[in-house]
Amino acid sequence: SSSSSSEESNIISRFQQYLQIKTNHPTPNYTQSSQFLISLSKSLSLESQTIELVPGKPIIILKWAGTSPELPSIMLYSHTDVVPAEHDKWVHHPFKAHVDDEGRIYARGSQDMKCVSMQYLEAVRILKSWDFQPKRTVYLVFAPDEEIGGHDGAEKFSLSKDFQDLNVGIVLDEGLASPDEHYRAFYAERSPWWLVIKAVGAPGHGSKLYDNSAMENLLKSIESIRRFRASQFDLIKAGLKAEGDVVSINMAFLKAGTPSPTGFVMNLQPSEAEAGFDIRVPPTADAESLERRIAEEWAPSCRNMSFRLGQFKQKLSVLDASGKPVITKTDSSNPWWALLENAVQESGGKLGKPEIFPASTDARYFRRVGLPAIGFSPMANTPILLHDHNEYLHKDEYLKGIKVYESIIKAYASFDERVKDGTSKDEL
Ligand code: MET
Ligand SMILES: [Zn+2]
Ligand SMILES: [Zn+2]
Repeated sequence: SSSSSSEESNIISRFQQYLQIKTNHPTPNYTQSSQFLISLSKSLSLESQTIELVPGKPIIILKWAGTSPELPSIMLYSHTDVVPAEHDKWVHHPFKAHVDDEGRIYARGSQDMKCVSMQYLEAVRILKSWDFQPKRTVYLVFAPDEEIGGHDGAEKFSLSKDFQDLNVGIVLDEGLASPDEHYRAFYAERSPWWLVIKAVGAPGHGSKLYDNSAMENLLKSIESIRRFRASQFDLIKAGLKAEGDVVSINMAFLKAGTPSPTGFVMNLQPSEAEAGFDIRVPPTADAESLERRIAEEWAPSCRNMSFRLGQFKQKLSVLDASGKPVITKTDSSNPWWALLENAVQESGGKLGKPEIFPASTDARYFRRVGLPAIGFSPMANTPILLHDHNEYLHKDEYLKGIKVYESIIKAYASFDERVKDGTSKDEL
């Protein structure tokens, strides 16, 4: 009908407006995103609260009060920041949110993860229009800085009194697009280790062959790292392991050479050389043996090398107090998993097998404090384009995702383990 198609265009236009806010690093405009989110919350009559655990880094908490507020609440979580985009390499400007003739919405954040933030809000809008009453309180939380490690966002929040006060029982956070028809859901994730290795060595004439130059020392490590990378990649190529089950390592930068006005001095072998790597470590991996490998093979002091694990804390952030990796159960001990599966199915969607998220999300901070957290972004039949050029989401997939969240929020907010077959335990 024409009224539903005009509602559809309102929904898409709200998504576009959010995508057009430049919350990209290194200077995310959190003032504007906060204003936008709060204005939407007013239109939905949700209570809103803004907290700044770090000045200039707002966390927005929207509350839809439940009729049984004593029950642990549902937290629909998302991050507000996005990674930068190289404007000139995109077919459509990354902050215009252009919808092409096919219905694809192009924008940085269209998959990661402004879609999810807006889908939560749209689902709440629809449930409210049906007069649905949540039993559990539903919180929508929008936090900054995920893309730079989450330290001033989710990490501080997860440890705050403000968070404790929400009495959260289950966290939903981001997942990944799926190229096939099955949505994907994640119960754990790899841990990011950001490694910088540095070599030093005697400088010398560019024509001279000698041992122990900084470049030679660094290259030996790079060769060893590449062999390790290939061994891990081979496991995936052979179909023996999933992406989330191997250690990935990719070079992020190379820094060496003696600058000159025209580039670099060519006939001087530099005395220092550095390389940086993004490593992702699955919860099942032997972290100690990887650390040994770094110290002994990739940055051995006998080869004049040293290393820094820049985000060393990250390594610990996925371990619980007893040193075990934190994962969310997918068996019957965690009712939220089955509820999600059923809810997705009821909305007409299909869900694949539980997976380990290959990159990292803020969910790890909530798992660390003992909460179940599920990574889920309802995008089926969609190429995985997060952090890539020409990130897009088709408007029909976006709209379908709203239906999926309607179903999930309804199921989650109604869930009460005290009630079986309509009879509460108190009455038994
Ligand atoms: C390393 S913190 C997480 C940032 C981003 N989500 C990533 O996986 O790279
Ligand atoms: Zn991201
Ligand atoms: Zn993300």
